[in-house]
Amino acid sequence: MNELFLKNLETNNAVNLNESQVQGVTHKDGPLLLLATPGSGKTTVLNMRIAYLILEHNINPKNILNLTFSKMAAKDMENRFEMFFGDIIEEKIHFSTIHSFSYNIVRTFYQSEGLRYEILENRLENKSKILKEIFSIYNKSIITEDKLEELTNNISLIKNSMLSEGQIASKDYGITNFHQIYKYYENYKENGVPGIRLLDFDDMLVEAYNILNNDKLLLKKYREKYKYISIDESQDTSLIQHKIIELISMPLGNIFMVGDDDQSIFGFRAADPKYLLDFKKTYKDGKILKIQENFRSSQEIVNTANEFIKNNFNRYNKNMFTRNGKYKNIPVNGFENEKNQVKFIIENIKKENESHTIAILYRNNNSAIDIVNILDKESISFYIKDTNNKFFNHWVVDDVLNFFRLSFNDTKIDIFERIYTKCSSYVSKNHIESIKFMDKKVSVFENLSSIFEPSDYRIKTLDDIKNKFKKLNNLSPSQGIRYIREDLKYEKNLERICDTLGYSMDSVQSILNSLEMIADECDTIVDFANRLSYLKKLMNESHKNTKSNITLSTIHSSKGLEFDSVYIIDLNDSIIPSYEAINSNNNDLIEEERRLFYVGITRAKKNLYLNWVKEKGSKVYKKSLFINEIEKITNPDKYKVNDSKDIKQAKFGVSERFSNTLIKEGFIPEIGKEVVHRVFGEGLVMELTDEMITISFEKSGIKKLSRLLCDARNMLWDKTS
Ligand SMILES: Nc1ncnc2c1ncn2[C@@H]1O[C@H](COP(=O)(O)OP(=O)(O)OP(=O)(O)O)[C@@H](O)[C@H]1O
Repeated sequence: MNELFLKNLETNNAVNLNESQVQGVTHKDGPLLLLATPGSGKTTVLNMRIAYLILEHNINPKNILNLTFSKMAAKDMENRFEMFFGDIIEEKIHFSTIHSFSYNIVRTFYQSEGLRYEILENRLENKSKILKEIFSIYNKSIITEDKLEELTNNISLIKNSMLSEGQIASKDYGITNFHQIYKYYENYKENGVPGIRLLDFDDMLVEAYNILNNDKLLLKKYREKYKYISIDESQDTSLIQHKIIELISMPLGNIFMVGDDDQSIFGFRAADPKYLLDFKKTYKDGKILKIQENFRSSQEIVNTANEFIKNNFNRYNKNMFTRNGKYKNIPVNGFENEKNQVKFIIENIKKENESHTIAILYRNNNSAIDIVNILDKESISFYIKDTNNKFFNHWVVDDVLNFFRLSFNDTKIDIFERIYTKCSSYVSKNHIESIKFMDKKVSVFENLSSIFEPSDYRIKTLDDIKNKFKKLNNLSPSQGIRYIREDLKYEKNLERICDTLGYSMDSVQSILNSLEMIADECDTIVDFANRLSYLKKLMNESHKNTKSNITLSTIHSSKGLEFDSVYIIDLNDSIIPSYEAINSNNNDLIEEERRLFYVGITRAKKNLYLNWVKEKGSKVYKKSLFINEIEKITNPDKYKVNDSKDIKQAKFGVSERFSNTLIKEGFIPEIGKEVVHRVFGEGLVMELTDEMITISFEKSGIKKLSRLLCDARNMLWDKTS
C-alpha cells in the first residue's frame, strides 16, 4: 500500500524521498517529532504526510488540524499542497496559525455563552494607544517608540511563557513602573469598557487555554474533530501554544511535530527550543525521527554549518550531511568601512549569472539603507522582504534635518526648541520660553543673548554656535553631517541622551553613518531631503517586486527561504552576536544568536559570502566571533596554535573578570577549559560567575555548581594536569 502511494508520488510529482523522509511521510498514529536539519525537506515531508493520511487512510481532511507559525507560512503551505495534490485531493486543506486557531476557540465559546468581546488591535483605541496613555499616567512622560516596543514585547512574553504573578513580580523589566502599568492594562481590558471584554493578540492564547481547561464539553468537541494534528516550525512555538496543542491532542496523541531546535530564533517572542528538547517528557510514547540530509547546499556550506552549530550546547545532536557536490569555499571579507562593503557586494552581484537568485541578509533593518541607496543608483531592481520605516521616521534623522533647517534660517524658535539640548547651547527650557515672545525676525541666538547679563559666559557660546550654524549653511550635505556630528557637538550630546533614555549609541551612530552615505552624492540640502523621501517611498514599494532575483531581508525573515548566492553583511561583534548577548553573561542568549547566524548561512545553495566591517563612523568594530568559529572550521591550521581564549570567553558571553577565582590551588578555571569533576567526570567549562561554575559534562549533561563547594572539597581539576 505504502509503496504504491510513494510510487505515485514519484511519478506524479518527481519527488524521490530518502529513507527517513519516507518514514516521516508514512507515520500515521502516535506522537512524532520530526527533527529536521535545514534544507532537508521538512515542509515537503509534512505536506506529503497529510496527503498520505487522506489518500491512504481515508482520513477526512476536516479531521486534520494543520498549524504553523505565521500567516505567511500558512499561506505558503497551502500553496505548496495545492501545487502537489490540487488535482487529486478535491477538498481544500486549511493551514492556520496557532493564534487564529485560538481565536476560533475564543469566538465559539463567547458566542455560545452570549458574552461580548472585542479584539483590541481592531479598535480605534488600540493597544499602543492605551499603553502610551498608561505609561504617561505612571511616568509623567511620553513613551518613546523603542520603549513602547519593549513594553509590548514584555507583556507578550509574560503571556506566552505563562509566568505566574510571583514570577512577574520578581523580574525587572527595565521599564519604570512596569508592574503598575501591566496591572492597569490588564484591568482596563477586563473592566475598562462596560459589558465588553477586550482581548489583545496574546490574550487570545491565554483565553483559549483557559477555556479548554474549564469547558470540558468544548474540549471534547475539539478533540473529536481534530484527530490528527500537524505543526510546522514547532521550534517557534511558545509554551502556552505548546500547552494548547497538548490539550487538544490528548488522549489520542496523534501529533506530528516538525521542527529544528537549531533554527529557533524567536526567543524575544517567547519561543524556546527547550520545549522541543522536552518532547519525550510531554509525550511519553513519542518517537523522534531525524531527517538530516540537506538537499539545498553545497558540501562546503553543509559541512561548515554542521560543525558550526555544534558550538551550541542546548540542542539535539544531529549531523547534517549532503550528497550534493563541492562548489566553492566560503570567503570571509573584512572591509575598512560600510561603503567598501556595499561597493564590493554590488560589484559582485553585477557579475553573477542573471538567473541566479541572490539574497543580501542583515541583522538590523537599518543595514538595508546603504544597499538600497547604491542599488537604486545602479538601476538594479530588488525585492525587500520586510520593510519598516523606522529609519526614515527616526528622531536622529529629524534632528539632522532640523540642524540644516536652522542653518537656513536661525530665527525659527520652533526648530531650535527641538535641538537646543543637542548642541551644547547651555540654555534651558525657561530661556527658550522667555524668548518666544520676542521679535520673531531676529536670530534666536541674538534673542537669547539679550536675556543674559553682558558678562555671562553663555553669550560667547551662543555667538559661537550662531557662527557655526552660518558655516553649516555653506557646506555640502555630507560635509554638513560631519560638521553637525563633530563641530556642533551633536554626537557628544547623543551619548548623554542615549545613556539617559536607554538607546543604543551604536545604532544611533549607524543611522548617522547611513545619512552621510546618502548625502554623499547630493549637492544641496534640498537634494538630500528629497533623496530621503524618495528612498523611503522606494523601500515601501519594493515588496511588490516579487519577480526580482535580488532579495534584501533580515536574517530572521529569511527563515524557510533559499537562494543561489547569499551575502551576509555587518557580521560584527555587537551586531551578531548582539551587544546585549555579549554583555549578558547568559549563554542562552549567545546560543540564540548562533542559531540566527546558522539560519543565515544555511539559506545559501552555492555561494556564501561572509562580510564584516572594521570601522563604522569613527568607531572600530571587531569581526563577529561567529566568523572566528567558521574560520576555525574552514581553516583549522590558522587556529591550531593560537586557540584564542577571548574567542571562547566571548562565545559563552562571560567576561574575563571571573576567571581568576581559584577553585583548587594552582587551578584557574576558564571558560572553554576541559576539566574533570570527581563525581561527574570530564566536561567543558561554559560559564563562570563569582559564585557558580557551569560545566557541560560528557556523561551527565550541563550542571551549575557552587565554586565554593568545589573548592572546599577539591572536586575539580584541569583535565591536562
Ligand atoms: N527527496 C528530495 N529530493 C530532492 N530534493 C528534495 C527532496 N526533499 C526536499 N528537496 C528539496 O530540498 C529543498 C529544501 O526543502 P525544504 O524547503 O522543504 O526544506 P526545509 O527542511 O523546510 O528547509 P529549512 O528548514 O532550511 O527552511 C527544496 O528545494 C526541496 O524541493
